[in-house]
Amino acid sequence: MQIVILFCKLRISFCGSSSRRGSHCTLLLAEAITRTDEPSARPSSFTLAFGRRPAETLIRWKEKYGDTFTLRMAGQFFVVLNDIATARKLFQDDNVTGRDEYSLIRTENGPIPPGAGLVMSNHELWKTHRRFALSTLRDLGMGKNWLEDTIIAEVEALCQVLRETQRKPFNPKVKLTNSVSNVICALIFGQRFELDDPRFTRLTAMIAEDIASSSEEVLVKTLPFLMRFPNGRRSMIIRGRRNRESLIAFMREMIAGAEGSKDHYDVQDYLHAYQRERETGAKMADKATFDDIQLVASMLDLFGAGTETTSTTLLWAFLLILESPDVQRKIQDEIDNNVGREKLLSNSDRGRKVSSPMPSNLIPIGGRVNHEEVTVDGYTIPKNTSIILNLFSVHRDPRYWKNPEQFDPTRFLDKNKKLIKPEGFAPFSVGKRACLGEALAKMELFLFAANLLRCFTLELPPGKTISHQDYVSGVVHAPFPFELIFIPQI
Ligand code: HEM
Repeated sequence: MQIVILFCKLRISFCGSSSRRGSHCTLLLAEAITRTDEPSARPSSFTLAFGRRPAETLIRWKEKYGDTFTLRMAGQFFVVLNDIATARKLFQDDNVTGRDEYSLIRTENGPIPPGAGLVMSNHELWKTHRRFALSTLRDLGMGKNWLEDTIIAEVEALCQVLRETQRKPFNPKVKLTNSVSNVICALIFGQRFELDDPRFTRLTAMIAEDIASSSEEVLVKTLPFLMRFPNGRRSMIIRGRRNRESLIAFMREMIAGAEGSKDHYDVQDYLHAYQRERETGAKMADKATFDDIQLVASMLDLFGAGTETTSTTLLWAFLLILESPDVQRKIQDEIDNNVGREKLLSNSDRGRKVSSPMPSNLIPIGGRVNHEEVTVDGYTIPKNTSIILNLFSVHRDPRYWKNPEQFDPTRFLDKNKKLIKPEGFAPFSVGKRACLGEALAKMELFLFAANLLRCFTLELPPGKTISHQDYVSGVVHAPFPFELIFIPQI
């Protein structure tokens, strides 16, 4: 078997095949060849070409091939973007809002079709349901007290659990994830779960496993024989599919519960808003697409995207604070000087009085497909090309960041200590398909991080060290498991 990676640095024409090469095209060829007579050199995973940390590999290639290059992997071409300025221009184009079939986690013969839901849908289905989700989430929560109250109630429940750890080393991941997940559960189907509820804990853990197994699903599309004999990857995929079934069953239970109540017109959550829309078509023109499958898939997407992302970002914040105790002191001083410890910090304290640290490299790589040929910065990208935005590279780009490796929240403040948004900052990606939950996530991140640091000082257990270099790279970058001590301050 031979897998070839092909890089083309090009002007004017995209080197999709040799017959289309233009005279302006400089071709650089790098081959990752796996020889059948060298078993150890065979691809052990889809990440063969990328290594264990694809985003880091892409940075190395950027240094060699420039900001924009193409690569061919397993017969498919990808355009890789490393400069956020190019991505901002390109991703604003209506024709660059597609998702790549190749990277779909859901399999053709699974219970949910690959292109259903919010994250992986395309064309009109995506447009309608993204608009519906955005406007429903806005109606439900943004700027409304109940959402802030819901988040603060979760923070308080979490603080109680952390107090009960009695200064003993504790890994907060599970409780933090459940707490954050309760916020999106309140928005989607109006329910919360106890932080130690075993079934809920299993379900939120499944989201992480689901995300982790997604690259394996992509791998078996390329190498289907991997499913024909027992091996680690096959087990992971089988477990991932079983988890997906359980998550779907959970969503169906929530839907059935709501149907029992038959009060679509009174209840304020995404599920009931969807059922109302399905009956009335009041918001969207094509209510025919508001079917059961699309509902389950959208709820799954919101549940997954709203849980793992925000909770892992908070874990990164803990880790970085443990690495830089001076940053923790500064944040706590800011709280003391502007709000005091007695009062819970609310959304109105955000930015104005207290800034929160914002780790930026959660989702390292974003993907789009262009539905039509497009041109950007002199590059023409043929229709239906997979376009990868390397956000990891953007957030380390020396053109935008001084000492990018250093955790320094003050880089988000101007001379007058007002919050600024640096040009190279795009953790939620950019353009028409950027994160749908950005406003919610920012509100959650502030309320969780600021109130936790109001209540506790974070310390490493004696003799332990920690490093932001220790992380698992998948769809999401997640730090290795770690314990810390929560020292109550109030
Ligand atoms: C720190 C937290 C979060 C980060 C860093 C984050 C980041 C991202 C990124 C990078 C994308 C890909 C955008 C693209 O393709 O260009 C995305 C998509 C998405 N996010 Fe988030 N996200 C976060 C929280 C949330 C939350 C709380 C929700 C729940 C409402 C959410 C819902 C979504 C959805 C539905 C999409 C797909 C949008 C589409 O395809 O149109 N995210 N997010």
